[in-house]
Amino acid sequence: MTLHQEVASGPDSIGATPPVVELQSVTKTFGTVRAVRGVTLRIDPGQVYGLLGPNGAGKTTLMRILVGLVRSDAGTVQILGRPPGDPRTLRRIGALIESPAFVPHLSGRVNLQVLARARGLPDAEVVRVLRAVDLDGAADRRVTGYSLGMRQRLGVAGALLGDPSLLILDEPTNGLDPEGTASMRSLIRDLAGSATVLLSSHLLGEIQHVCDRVVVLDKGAVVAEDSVSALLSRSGSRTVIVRAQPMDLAEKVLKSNDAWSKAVRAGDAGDPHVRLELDGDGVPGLVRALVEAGVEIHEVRRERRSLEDVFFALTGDHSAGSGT
Ligand SMILES: Nc1ncnc2c1ncn2[C@@H]1O[C@H](COP(=O)(O)OP(=O)(O)OP(=O)(O)O)[C@@H](O)[C@H]1O
Repeated sequence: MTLHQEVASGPDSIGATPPVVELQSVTKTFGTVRAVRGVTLRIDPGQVYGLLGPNGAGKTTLMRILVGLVRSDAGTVQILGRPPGDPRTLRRIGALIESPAFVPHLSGRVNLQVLARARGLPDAEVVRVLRAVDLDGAADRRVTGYSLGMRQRLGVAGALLGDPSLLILDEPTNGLDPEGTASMRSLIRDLAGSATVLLSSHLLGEIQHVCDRVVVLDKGAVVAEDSVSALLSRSGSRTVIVRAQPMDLAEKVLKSNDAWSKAVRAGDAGDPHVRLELDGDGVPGLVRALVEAGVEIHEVRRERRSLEDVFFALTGDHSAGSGT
């Protein structure tokens, strides 16, 4: 049975594929701290969905709500068509929330066997998940000798036991070196073929490279929810870069029109170009004027903003850019 079929045969199936996760106006307060404020989002089958936000944004709390570890105060939560904590759905969710806990003097294999047997799963399932995270070669070494990256992979292996339909990974690359981060990224993309993945991170590069869709949280509230590509283009820069010959003539044409007079020469002798601020519908007029003046255009392109720029603009947070 495929993931789509499995989800579609759930209790709420009315034809269209139901979401794997659906939150409506979910709120959670701890004492005086409003950790989650009216969050509404939907995750469809097969998506790699990112929860992005600075420290304290409410990412872990949302994940804990989804697996039934924390109860929301208000709003509705449906996960695989049922309320969180339902034993029938818990079996179909693999979660790695905060650091994975393993018995350090036991091997990776034995640690996983303990988890598997507690759930009535055969040892063959342990072999499968060790292979999936590429730890089969180190499976019989004690966990105490594992690198942080290997421990994280073992944590993902634990979450994969039982072949879950939904995988929830809280900051899976936290603390990993660039090599560990790259291998975790490619592991997540591989897993995406067989499960829906919900991934949290405060690292923008993580989300940009791994996720299809993202919700940006700040102080518990949703500040943006979109596909990664739409989020990048929606927040596209106004800066346009023009490469043309002869450069002096191009500059003269631009300076002659008030709308373009703030154009500035940039780059070095090997790559001279002009930068100017321009709204989307201004590009054809600019190109026409340059061509009519006899300028040969080599390139006109809008400068791409990274998700990092978008994130800063949305949250005003300037502490979350490292590790991209
Ligand atoms: N059990 C709890 N008791 C009291 N406050 C809590 C509890 N859990 C979370 N909080 C508070 O709720 C807010 C959101 O925390 P949460 O851990 O969900 O954020 P986060 O986005 O996962 O942050 P980080 O990236 O630092 O892990 C924070 O202010 C946190 O201190």
